[in-house]
Amino acid sequence: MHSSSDSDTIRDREIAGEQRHLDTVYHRLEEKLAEAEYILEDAAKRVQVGTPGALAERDAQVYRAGAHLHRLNAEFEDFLFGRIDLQQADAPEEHGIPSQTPLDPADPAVAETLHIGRLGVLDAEFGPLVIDWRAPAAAPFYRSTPLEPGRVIRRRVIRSKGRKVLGVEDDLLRPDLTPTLDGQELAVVGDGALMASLGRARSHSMRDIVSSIQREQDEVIRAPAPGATLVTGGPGTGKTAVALHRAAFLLYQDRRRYAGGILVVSPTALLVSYTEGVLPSLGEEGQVAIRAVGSLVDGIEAGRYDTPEAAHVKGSARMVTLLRRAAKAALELGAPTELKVFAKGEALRLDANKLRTVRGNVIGSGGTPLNLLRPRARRLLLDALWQEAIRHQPRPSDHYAREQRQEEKEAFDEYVSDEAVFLDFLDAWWPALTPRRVLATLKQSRHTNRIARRAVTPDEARLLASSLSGLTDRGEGPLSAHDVAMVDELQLLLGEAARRVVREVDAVDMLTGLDEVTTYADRSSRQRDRVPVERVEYAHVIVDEAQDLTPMQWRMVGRRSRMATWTIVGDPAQSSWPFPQEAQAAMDEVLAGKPRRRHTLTVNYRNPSEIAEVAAKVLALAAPGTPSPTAVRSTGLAPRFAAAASADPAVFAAAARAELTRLLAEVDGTVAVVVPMDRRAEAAGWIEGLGERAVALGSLEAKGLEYDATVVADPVGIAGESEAGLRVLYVALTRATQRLTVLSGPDDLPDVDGVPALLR
Ligand SMILES: Nc1ncnc2c1ncn2[C@@H]1O[C@H](COP(=O)(O)OP(=O)(O)OP(=O)(O)O)[C@@H](O)[C@H]1O
Repeated sequence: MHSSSDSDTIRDREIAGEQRHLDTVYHRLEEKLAEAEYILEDAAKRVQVGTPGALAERDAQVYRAGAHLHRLNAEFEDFLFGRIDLQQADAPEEHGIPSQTPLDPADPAVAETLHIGRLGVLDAEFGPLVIDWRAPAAAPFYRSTPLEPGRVIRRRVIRSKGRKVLGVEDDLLRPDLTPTLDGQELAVVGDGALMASLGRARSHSMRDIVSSIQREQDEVIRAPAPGATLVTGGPGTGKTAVALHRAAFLLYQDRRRYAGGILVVSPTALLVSYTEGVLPSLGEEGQVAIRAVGSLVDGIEAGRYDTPEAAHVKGSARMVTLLRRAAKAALELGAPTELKVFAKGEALRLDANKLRTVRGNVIGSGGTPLNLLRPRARRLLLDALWQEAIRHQPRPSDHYAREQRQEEKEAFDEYVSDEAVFLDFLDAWWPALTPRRVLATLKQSRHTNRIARRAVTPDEARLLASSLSGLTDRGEGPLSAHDVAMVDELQLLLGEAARRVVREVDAVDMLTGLDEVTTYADRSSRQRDRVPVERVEYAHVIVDEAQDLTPMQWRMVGRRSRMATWTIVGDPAQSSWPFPQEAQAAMDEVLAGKPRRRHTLTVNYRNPSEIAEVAAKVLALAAPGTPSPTAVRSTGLAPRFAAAASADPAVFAAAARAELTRLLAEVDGTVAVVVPMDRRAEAAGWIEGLGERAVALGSLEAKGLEYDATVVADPVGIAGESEAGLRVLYVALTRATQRLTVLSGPDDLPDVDGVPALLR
């Protein structure tokens, strides 16, 4: 037993030891900096000297030294954060994860010490001073437990700020031993680093968890890349954090493959801005695209929310059929019903019936994008006109007559296709369609209903029309994340619109190999006209909050990921999408037989147990039978139940403001009020003048975010918002890291114990 002053001395001694190590690391980095600067100067002096290989190597060194410095200058609080003391290895390690090795109790000395940090640093002899947290050798820092210690005897978390070590926290993984290091008994010091970090005030940006990743999380982060890694876990279990660290891990493991090729799909722009600082703090600036599902199509940013009813229609896979019909129908809307051209000395005419037949032949049964069919439309129209022109002429009887007829036809085509009447007709009859323009056709409810046959009901057609009523005929106006998925689907159905050119090439002939001999000029103009729709393909796709992706959104993500491997994290109990089977089918289609690896995260690092307990009551109603994740800490502070008994909005506003003010005084960090989506404008008023720490959120906007304290206002309103309302309420109740107030309205007054019916 050590006395408290003994343990202070031990702590100081251990901190001093780590400080020496950190000093050595910085010293080495300064050497590397000097080296890099020298190399740069030298390079500038002797630009042409050296073999190409040596020059490339020198450039790489300069780059690496520059990158180190850039990161160090960014002043990471805990550049060096971990250490493991290992026993002698007597069994081979697999992927750096030691197998449990028997230890000779007679000789329990530490054989090796490894320091772990945000990036790797080698000494002058290429010995590791710090190991990158993603390296296989660092895995035991995260994986070892007293039950499965492997080679690890002691694990240490080091807390530092800039160049100063502030504290250390140890776990002894072999408490059965009295191991030694350099002849002295191995010290064990504890200061509750994990708990301290969990209880720390929150800001509006997420922090990385690199120094305290837990074993079950590490297994996800380092899971093999191929196939699909599927992760479920309740609120606060670190799914988002783990997903982002996995991106950093994949980059470390195979930079060539993944740099610039990882996409993280997030449910909202708010969650994107909350999480986008994590990867830079892990040293991966600009390597990963984090995009909200409403911003996946270049040039469009979803700027509005749908009602739940409209969202359910727009997100459904049934939209694929409807949009296919809408695209075809858009060609016909307002199209001329007669073509009249003067050629071969007479007026040639195609009436509505004939035009309908030509249109049918142009479209055929293939899935060629409609805009790419325009050259074919032109050709089949010319053919139909030619048939009119020769309708009274006998069939050519011999080879010579056939050749002559063919020549006449070519002259005819050339003549007619230069005629303004014909070109204007073509523009009107086969217009270049844009996805937005087609989407806008659906705002006419009669039209939508006409093409809806069995794809959507008349009620749904009406809902769809009214939700798109704000768009202009060209489809301008704010879109929702669900509209964006429809736009993307339409982009595929339409293809890029060709510019008006006199000579166009038939896409179907190209496909069938029937293309006529063309000149070079033809070919290059064809290539210009058929530049494929630009769509980035990713090497790895990470879907966060996957439970909320609609079938249409799965298809949109899938179109960017045909060659990708996947990490998919989510929690069905938090889903705001009411038809899980349909979404599952869409996901299965996208993953198309890829092997799947499943993980479950079980520990809630966000909510104290007092808040988790209240949330668990809603979970039991929202997703009966789903286990609650285990809260890792408690604060001793029960959630507060408050009520505004009057229906007067001013009374409710005053109550909400009072709660917000109280919470802002009680916590150091952020405070959010979460309301039903249709009360967002009201709630924005409640936080006026309360400063930057306070935010107001609609229930769907709260996804994935966290705050020191939250007021969940009008819980019954949130629960009643949609079929998925209880699950959305569960999300709202699980946002707070410290304190929660539930503020009920007159519809759900608390009972004598102060608890509203829903949470009893
Ligand atoms: N190993 C860990 N060490 C420290 N903090 C952690 C750890 N794991 C998770 N956290 C913290 O717990 C909180 C919740 O993490 P995160 O947001 O990733 O959870 P989630 O599972 O995505 O939650 P939700 O489903 O509610 O969106 C964050 O503040 C995160 O930093």
